[in-house]
Amino acid sequence: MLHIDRLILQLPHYPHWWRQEWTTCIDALSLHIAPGEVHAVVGASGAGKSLLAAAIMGLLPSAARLEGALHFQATPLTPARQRQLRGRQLALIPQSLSALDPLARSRQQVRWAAQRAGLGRPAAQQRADELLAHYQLSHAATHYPHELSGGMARRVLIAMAQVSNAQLVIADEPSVGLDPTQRDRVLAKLKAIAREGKAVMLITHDLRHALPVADRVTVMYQGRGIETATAQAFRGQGEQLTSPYARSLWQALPDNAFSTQPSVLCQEPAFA
Ligand SMILES: Nc1ncnc2c1ncn2[C@@H]1O[C@H](COP(=O)(O)OP(=O)(O)OP(=O)(O)O)[C@@H](O)[C@H]1O
Ligand code: NI
Repeated sequence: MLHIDRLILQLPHYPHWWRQEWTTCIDALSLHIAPGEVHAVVGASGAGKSLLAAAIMGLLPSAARLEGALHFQATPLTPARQRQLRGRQLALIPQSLSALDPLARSRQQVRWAAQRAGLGRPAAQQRADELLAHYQLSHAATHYPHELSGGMARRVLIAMAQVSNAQLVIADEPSVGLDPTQRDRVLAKLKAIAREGKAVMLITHDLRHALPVADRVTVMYQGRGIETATAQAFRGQGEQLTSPYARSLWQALPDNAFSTQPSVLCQEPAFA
């Protein structure tokens, strides 16, 4: 469905006002996402995850330099094709809440997304109302973005992406600011979308939230794809992981703290 081959992304920066330099934000990254798959992209803050999403959607800053190949459904993702597919076959749940139109009510934002995806106005309105109810936002349907909490705004963005019925959904930190029930609901929805034969890229800094729903995980570090492994490889001491970085990410999870501290196990046999 989505093939990324040795993608390199550079952005300009200015150490002094007269001197421009290029920072490599994505460095020869390759990954592919198959239909039916939830593919998690996990890495620390600044690893380049959101820029990867922007590169796929065609939403990079205009000064960006991009090399390598991006294919969606075996056809190159040119800027014109990205424009044509965005909000239709390609949907993004953006990390930034500022993606919402500050002058539109929640109901309108979701309806517009439905109309962009091809629904007529009455059907779009009905679908928007159903999704707002699903995400417990009916009471906020007439609210503007500044009247929404962070978690509510996030759920409006999720409803907007869901309404498009896209073949590839990129969810960039979709559960930040949500309570555990809402988070589980969103992650379950992403899994359900994949089960319909669509592809989901789940971007998160938190491996813990990704593993229960992901089929495969790509670990990013400073713009590079360090390792792609199945979710099942994250078990035990991480013996099945090939990179020390992916292993240490796994071992650093709170539930694994005991397994990385043998002395604790010795003192507390009840935990063994
Ligand atoms: N528009 C931009 N111009 C210049 N540099 C940028 C721009 N956007 C991001 N960067 C830089 O690129 C790097 C990767 O940023 P990115 O937002 O992709 O990280 P991330 O992995 O999504 O992090 P987070 O988990 O905090 O969202 C960072 O060092 C960031 O400072
Ligand atoms: Ni990000």
